[in-house]
Amino acid sequence: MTGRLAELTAIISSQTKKIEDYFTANGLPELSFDIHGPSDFPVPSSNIEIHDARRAVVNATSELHDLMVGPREHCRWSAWSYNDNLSMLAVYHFNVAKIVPLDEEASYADIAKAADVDEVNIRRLIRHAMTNRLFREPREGYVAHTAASKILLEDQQMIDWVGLCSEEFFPAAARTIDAMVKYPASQEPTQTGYSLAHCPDQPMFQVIGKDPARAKRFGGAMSSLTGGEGYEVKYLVDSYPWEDLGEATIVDIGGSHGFVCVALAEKFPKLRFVVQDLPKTVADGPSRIPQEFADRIEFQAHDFYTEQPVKDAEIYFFRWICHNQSDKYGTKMLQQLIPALKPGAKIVISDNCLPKPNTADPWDEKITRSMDVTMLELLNAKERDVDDWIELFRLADSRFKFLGAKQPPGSRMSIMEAVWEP
Ligand SMILES: C[S@@+](CC[C@H](N)C(=O)[O-])C[C@H]1O[C@@H](n2cnc3c(N)ncnc32)[C@H](O)[C@@H]1O
Repeated sequence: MTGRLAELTAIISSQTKKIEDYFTANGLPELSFDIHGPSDFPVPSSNIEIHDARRAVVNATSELHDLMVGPREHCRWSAWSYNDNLSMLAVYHFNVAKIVPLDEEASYADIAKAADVDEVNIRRLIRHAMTNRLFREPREGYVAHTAASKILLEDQQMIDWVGLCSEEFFPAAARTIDAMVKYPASQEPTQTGYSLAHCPDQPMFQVIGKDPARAKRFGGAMSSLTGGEGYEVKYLVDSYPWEDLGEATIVDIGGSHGFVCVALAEKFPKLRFVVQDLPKTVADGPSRIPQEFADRIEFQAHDFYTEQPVKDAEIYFFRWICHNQSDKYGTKMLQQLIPALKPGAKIVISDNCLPKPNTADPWDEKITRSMDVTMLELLNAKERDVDDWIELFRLADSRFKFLGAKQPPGSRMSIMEAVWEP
């Protein structure tokens, strides 16, 4: 064998061996989709060598797969990927993971009866889901869990993520081209695929915020993503010089229930925090944080499109806020800080920083580009590369000096920083 196939198989063989040796030496369980197998890759992310090997195998097997399928068939079957969303939506909607007992089997007839749905069609959809390793059919007519479907039974935040993506985002994606044609180059969150699919002329956050069940599901889904690989808060805690701030105030704008501030408060006892969010969100905040931090973490209702009420803080912090904003609204949001800023105040942003084409790890690139088009579908917002971040601050005010973007090793998010230099 020569050329690229030889290179890929050599990578797969050597890196898989490295992983297997590590597993053997450390008594780790074999990787498997069996319900008793590990739900996550069982090596801490701090083990860079093994995680690099894992990435190499994921990327090489994916490329080898596509090469073997070939360009024409790749196009044909990629165009059918929406069926993956449909069968996942069926599993979510009809609660199939809860109907199938964890250690037993359920017949299609039992599932149909419990879900109050036609047996033939639910069987077709579950058998499709099985092609994505959700459930298996140990004998004809009976369904059992896999390690993946078990997660949809046990992990409520992942259930929320699947529900949000399947019921809210999937229809939004299907209407995005209609929105682009109807509202060319729109920066309005009311002119999106999401709005066309769910709520003409209303923005997503307003629609979800009005419905407590949808708001709860959105919160759970965001917690799931935040705890997901590469998004852990520890990268932010460990990769910014918080210690050097001494006694400082951090304003966490759109800070939800304050979990980032809790993580910072645990490690940096001199820091104080104000968590700002919409009234309904901050109302729950104080009851959600450990009481030992109640005197250092304050909650405040504040709409970030209005003037910032906390003056002279050292840091104004945004996590996963700017990517929800088009440039029009992102600049408006930054300009609302200006009356509160003292010289030298920092704006710290924890968000994605899009890689330049062909520079990122392919696995990460797929996720980050998917996040970018999701922002288009939902809000006419966007992920930004480093030049876009510079431009956002420039559009907001020339007195913001952009200091740079850095992506901590292992993190899928970056830290962007600017300083106010009037
Ligand atoms: C994607 S979440 C990010 C939450 C948190 N910063 C994190 O890292 O997970 C966006 C947050 O912005 C809040 N939000 C949306 N519009 C807002 C507004 N106009 N003013 C203040 N907060 C807002 C939402 O309630 C939500 O908590």
